[in-house]
Amino acid sequence: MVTSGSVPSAPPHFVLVPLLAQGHLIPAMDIAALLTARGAAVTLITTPVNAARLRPLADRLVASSSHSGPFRLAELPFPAAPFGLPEGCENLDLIPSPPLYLSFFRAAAALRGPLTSLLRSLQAPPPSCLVADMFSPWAADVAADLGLPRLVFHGPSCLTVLSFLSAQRHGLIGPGAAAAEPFEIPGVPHRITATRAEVPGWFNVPAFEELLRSILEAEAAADGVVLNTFEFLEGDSAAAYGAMLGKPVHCIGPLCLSTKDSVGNVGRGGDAAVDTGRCVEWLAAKNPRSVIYVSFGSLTYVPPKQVIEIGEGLAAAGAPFVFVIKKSEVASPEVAQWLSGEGGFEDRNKEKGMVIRGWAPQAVILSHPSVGGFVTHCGWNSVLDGVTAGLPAICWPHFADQFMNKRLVVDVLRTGVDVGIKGPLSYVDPNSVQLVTRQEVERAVRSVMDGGEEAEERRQKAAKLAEEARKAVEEGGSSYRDLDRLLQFPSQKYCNAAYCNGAGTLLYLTIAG
Ligand SMILES: O=c1ccn([C@@H]2O[C@H](COP(=O)(O)OP(=O)(O)O[C@H]3O[C@H](CO)[C@@H](O)[C@H](O)[C@H]3O)[C@@H](O)[C@H]2O)c(=O)[nH]1
Repeated sequence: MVTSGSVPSAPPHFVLVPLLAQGHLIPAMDIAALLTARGAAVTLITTPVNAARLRPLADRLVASSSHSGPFRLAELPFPAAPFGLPEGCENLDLIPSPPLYLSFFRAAAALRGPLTSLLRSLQAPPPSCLVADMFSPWAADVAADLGLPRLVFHGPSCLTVLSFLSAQRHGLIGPGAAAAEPFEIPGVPHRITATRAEVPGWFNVPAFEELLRSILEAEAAADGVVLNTFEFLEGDSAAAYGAMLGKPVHCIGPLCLSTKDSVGNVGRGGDAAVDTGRCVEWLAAKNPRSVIYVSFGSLTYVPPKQVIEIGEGLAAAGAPFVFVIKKSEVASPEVAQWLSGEGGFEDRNKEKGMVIRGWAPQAVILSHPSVGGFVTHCGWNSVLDGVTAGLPAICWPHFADQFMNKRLVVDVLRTGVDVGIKGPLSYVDPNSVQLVTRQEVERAVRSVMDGGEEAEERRQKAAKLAEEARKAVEEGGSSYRDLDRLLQFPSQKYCNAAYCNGAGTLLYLTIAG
């Protein structure tokens, strides 16, 4: 049948399918904020436990602007029990033991049917584009079933996903590749030598090979890619990546700038362990750029001995500090005893140290003018939190993409120092991790926080990056323009699938059957 008409002029409706993990849900909320602020409709797919965490951010987003497009959190029940997961285990940070990671991904993939039904029922407006996390490759089938265009969202840096793709295509990673031999990564715009595990071999265990294969297949079949980065930071990698993939790449970051100003006391999707106002008050009493902030994201586990070495190293370095220790880490009797009571770590450092047990208002702390450095695990969102705050970093990668991110920060951007972790730390046996001594921690903190030519150079470079990050998201900036392209993507895809006069008017649309 042949018919004619105009390309639908209604604003596009994006459906976001994030991986159920803080490092992916938070940027998905940021994408939602950006798209709705520009008039698009957004549905973010999540589950009850995650929806409860995101609700304050979602409420604020809905309330934020009268001219914004409609937003909603859609909750699908998460099938934890059928996959051997404890009830309520709906986020990667709730997984009680490493062998259950694979079960978690399988349970998430079982959302395919319910998501397809949900999307079929969504009207006014109906979905026009799926943006599915790289770790939700099962969503490719949903888009195919419904005939929707699909973009892949990558949580990590562009350098990471480019390196992974290139190394994989050259047979340097994957089954049969030498595990420990370092090699130069072909096809990346920087000379980077890495081991297979650092490239990264995401979960680094054979059981995940199937998942990694489906991630690559879903990427190969996608209509394009969305990245949380910006041209000044990674334009060279993004160009190489787009060319290698042969698909449009949209660099719309840093996403954390989309909501930073509005989060205030709401925080960014965690169960806040501390009052943001109290943090800000504490920071305000410190000198400009004097405080070092230490946090390792949402998924790392730092063993008790290492927590203690970090704390004592910070105390010895002399700078005021904010040290975030996860609830699971504080649960260790060794850590609890060292921290608390008369003569305990907190008591000894009550003037110059703040310990946060649990989820911190990280974006608010890092952007405070009293903060001058960031000890980070190099999770990509944390790297960008640091970049947008103009902070030099002490890089302490643990696993996954964090080693490539460290290379970007230390070797390419030159805004950070390397604490010296030799290779990915094991998921399976966290106690086998390489211990960094208190003296090494102290040296690293002093090298970033104390004066000196190199420290000053790093600070200046970091300040320049922050300025460029701001410019990228302002009207006319590179990320703003890429967001424009993203907003037009569903209708252009629609045009490309038919005969179009190039001015947005659809001349003929052939409908099968
Ligand atoms: O107390 C905290 C801890 C974290 N955050 C926020 O939580 C996010 C954490 O994300 P990220 O820094 O990327 O770390 P992970 O949670 O470890 O993220 C996972 O996902 C990232 C994106 O794919 C990867 O880069 C990481 O390696 C992977 O561990 C950031 O937005 C932080 O601002 C807080 O607000 N408060």
